[in-house]
Amino acid sequence: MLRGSFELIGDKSISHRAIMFSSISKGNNKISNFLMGQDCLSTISCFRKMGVDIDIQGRDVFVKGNGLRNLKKPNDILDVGNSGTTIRLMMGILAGNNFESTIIGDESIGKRPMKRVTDPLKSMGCKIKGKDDANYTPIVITGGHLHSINYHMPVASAQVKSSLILASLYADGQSMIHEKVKSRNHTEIMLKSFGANIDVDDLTIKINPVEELYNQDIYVPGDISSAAFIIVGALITEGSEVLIKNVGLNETRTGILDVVKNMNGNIEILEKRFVGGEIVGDLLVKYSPNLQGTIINKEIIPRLIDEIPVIAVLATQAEGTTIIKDAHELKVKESNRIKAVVDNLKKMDADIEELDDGMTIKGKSKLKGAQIETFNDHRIAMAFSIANLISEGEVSLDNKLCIDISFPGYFDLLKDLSK
Ligand SMILES: O=C(O)C1=C[C@@H](OP(=O)(O)O)[C@@H](O)[C@H](O)C1
Ligand SMILES: C=C(OP(=O)(O)O)C(=O)O
Repeated sequence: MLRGSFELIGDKSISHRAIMFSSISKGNNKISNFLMGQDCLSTISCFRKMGVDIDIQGRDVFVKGNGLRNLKKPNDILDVGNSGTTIRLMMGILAGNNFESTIIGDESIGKRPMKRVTDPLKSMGCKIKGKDDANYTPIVITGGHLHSINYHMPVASAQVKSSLILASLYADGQSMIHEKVKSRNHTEIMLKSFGANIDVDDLTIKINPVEELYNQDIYVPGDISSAAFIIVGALITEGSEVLIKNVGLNETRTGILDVVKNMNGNIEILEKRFVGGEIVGDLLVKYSPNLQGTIINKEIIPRLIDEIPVIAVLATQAEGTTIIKDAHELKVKESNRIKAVVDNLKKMDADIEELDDGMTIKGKSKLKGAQIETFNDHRIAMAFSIANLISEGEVSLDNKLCIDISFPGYFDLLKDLSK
């Protein structure tokens, strides 16, 4: 069982954005509760290579911004490691800065589609070259004068949206970006606090170019996507009661809370408050013996996309059928997360079937131990470490280190909470 309380580590999406927007602001910025995960450290390394002075002190980061148009041409390749957020958002900024740079990443990044960003950036006037018509790394990008864009997004993706919002800061007129389904809106919230001219009307975002962004102090709330593993662990293990403090509760991220409620899970939000434009609260989660299956599809998908692997583990412990649909995007994350979840849960004797855009899971199942192939994907590794809490026999992971991508200290925390 899991028992106790803890202060949640900083949000990955917000930490990336804090480094990037501070780097292109004018003046001194302080970022508190920054996530020292490998992905966010990749963002720091890329912006340092572009001449930004970034100083890490404990969990705080001090960034001396270069100004919007004053990043330096890097004298080395920009390596984003495993981070999709870094490469896609950074391309939006590079599109507006007048130099050529080359971007690479690890093996997983090399398989993830970039055309969703490079095509619209090219249409704004940015020069981009790369494998398969700039769909894959390595990518060579030359920024400069950009035209405004009026863009209807074909995929629900905060990374695409954010990249285009960033490029629009440099454009020669007002840009409009239209989403089909609302995705996480940290870019809109944070850029406004940096003084950007952004107007959001439901699914349409209007951006006017600016001369400069102001410097800021940013507090990074806790990452609900990381909390998800502990939430599920507490819901499915008898006797659990965990208080997770300082959880970011931005509505574009809280799909998992809606799902847990629909499944009859025992979770309560305490002490809701606003911090720097983002909603934060504490979550009290208790063992829930009467979980029920549910349907997860359509608009809720972007609000819980990264939580689906661990939600699948939760669904094995619920009575009845859980259907997850409209989640094609899972196939182009760090691994094909539909296949990774289904194949590994099958090995554990779960009753689960793969769909083209998701999966169906019938519960309640007794899970047995198995050798898990993580595909070096942090979310898969953590999801199956939670399955291990209830399995008969040991779950062994072929890679635990990948968890440092988003959740440094994960196993220490799990050990502290395990009673
Ligand atoms: O904007 C972001 O910070 C993120 C957006 C999502 O990706 P997509 O935009 O590809 O859906 C999410 O999966 C990723 O972990 C972080
Ligand atoms: C998909 C993820 O991140 P990214 O796209 O930044 O690699 C994730 O953290 O689950």
